[in-house]
Amino acid sequence: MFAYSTLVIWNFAVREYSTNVLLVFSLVLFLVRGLQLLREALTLPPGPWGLPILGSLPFLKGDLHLHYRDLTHKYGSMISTRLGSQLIVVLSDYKMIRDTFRKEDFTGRPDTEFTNILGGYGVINIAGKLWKDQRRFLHDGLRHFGMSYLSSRKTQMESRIMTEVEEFLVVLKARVEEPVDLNPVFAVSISNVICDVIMSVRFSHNDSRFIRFMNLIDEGFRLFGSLEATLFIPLLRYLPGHNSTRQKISKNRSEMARFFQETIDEHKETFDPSHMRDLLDTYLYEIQKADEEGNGHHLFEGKDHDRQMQQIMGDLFSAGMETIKSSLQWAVLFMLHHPDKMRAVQEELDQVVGRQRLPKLEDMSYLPVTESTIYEVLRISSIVPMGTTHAPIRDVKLNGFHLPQNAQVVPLLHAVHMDPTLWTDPEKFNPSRFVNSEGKVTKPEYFLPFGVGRRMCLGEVLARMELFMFFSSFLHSFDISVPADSTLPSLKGVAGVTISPKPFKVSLRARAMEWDHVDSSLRPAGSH
Ligand code: HEM
Repeated sequence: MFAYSTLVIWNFAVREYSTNVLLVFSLVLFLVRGLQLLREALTLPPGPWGLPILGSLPFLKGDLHLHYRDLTHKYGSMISTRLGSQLIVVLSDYKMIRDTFRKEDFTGRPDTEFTNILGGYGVINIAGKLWKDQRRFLHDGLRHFGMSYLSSRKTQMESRIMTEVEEFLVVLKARVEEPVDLNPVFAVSISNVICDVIMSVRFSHNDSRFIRFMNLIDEGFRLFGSLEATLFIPLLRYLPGHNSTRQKISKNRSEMARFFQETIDEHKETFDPSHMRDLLDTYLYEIQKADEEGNGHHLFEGKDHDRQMQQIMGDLFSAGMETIKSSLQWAVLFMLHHPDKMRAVQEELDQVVGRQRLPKLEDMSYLPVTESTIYEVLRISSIVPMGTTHAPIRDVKLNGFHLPQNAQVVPLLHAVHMDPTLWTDPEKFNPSRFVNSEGKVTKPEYFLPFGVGRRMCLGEVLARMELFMFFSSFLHSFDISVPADSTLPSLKGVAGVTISPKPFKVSLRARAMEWDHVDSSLRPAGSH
């Protein structure tokens, strides 16, 4: 009995003790978290408190860039918010964005599930010495193949783009009778420009290899998109469906890698160091040189050479295709909404270029209406509304706030382009805002479609060349209108990595060129 009651008392005491320990432990945890939050509130930029673990995730509705914009309206031009475990800092003031991203400290990329899958290869999602070396190497390589307005090699790039513009116009000429979805036609033409520069590959329209390639890219974006939640709540990695998504991603990536590797192998077989065909050749040259000097294993910070080339091909393709295609689609959409602006561009082209040829790069400086229309499309559509996410490479102070290493720092370019204190009536499509009183095109320092600072767009010059050549030749060759049985398509975009217009079709009417009456053998080069 005594033993029993001792046991009961003992059990009771133990249970009481355990409950107390649990209570004390929870209290300590609560206090620590409370102190953490307090410390954050004092040292981080202002922003919503959010819920434990989930942060502001449950309050997200609609497009993320609009959610961030609303927060900056409420809390100021530098805000912080938590999405799950990730600390996000959003900058919406252009001077702050510029001054921050000029600093070496902000050249990092956040360490996430996504960057883990990419394994530290490529250029876009890496940081440190490899990023710096690769960025410089690609910058020089792209200039070598004509991505520069100042170099005499500019004509090389111009003729690569022109080949695609001409093919694009031929395809469209055959489609004037029916409403056309320009998206797939742009996709092939724009892909061909970047694929030609990277690896001398061109696809024909309706090419099954291209369709498979694009499906892989689209599927890749979709699969990575479905991992998004785990970027914010890493515990979700342990849910049952997660592994199968990762397996699909890895299968998809292997097929892409095989496609790129076949091209790399073909290049290796036909490589001639005295005749550089494309960026891939410049990589092979670099590898050959490093091997001869006995430095091969140090190249790319010791990473696998073929995998690095594969990821560079993937990075440049994904950065240089969707962006230009979406911008051109926006340009077409704004012309449908503003036919008077379309006619203004066409009249300028008729006067300056004439009706006997297509526009050339050297015409651009004499075409302020055309150039400013392209800039206005880039401003108002802000197709990369949040730039790319940067991360401090160490704990840093910014504007008096403390930002820990690996915080996600977002440049909210959309907010800069829609700021009514910088632009009069920012919601209005008004190309003339880029033209000064002398009729010259001017770009204010707060016009940032390509970002700013050390990680700003690597392909800006190529992008501007392509946008000008496709847009001007397209409007020089066709009048566009809304198909008879359709309504004006919406200006509300679909936000993903970029913002693109919802699918729409246009009617095309060929504009007569003077060579239409001339024997085809006598037509000037670059005409149809
Ligand atoms: C209309 C077309 C384009 C737009 C609006 C655009 C915009 C941007 C923006 C906003 C960034 C991020 C800047 C930052 O966060 O600081 C970026 C990065 C980048 N862009 Fe573009 N881009 C375009 C076309 C291209 C093209 C054609 C290429 C191909 C060569 C390209 C290659 C890149 C690369 C490699 C980066 C990452 C740079 C780095 O991480 O250091 N882009 N682009």
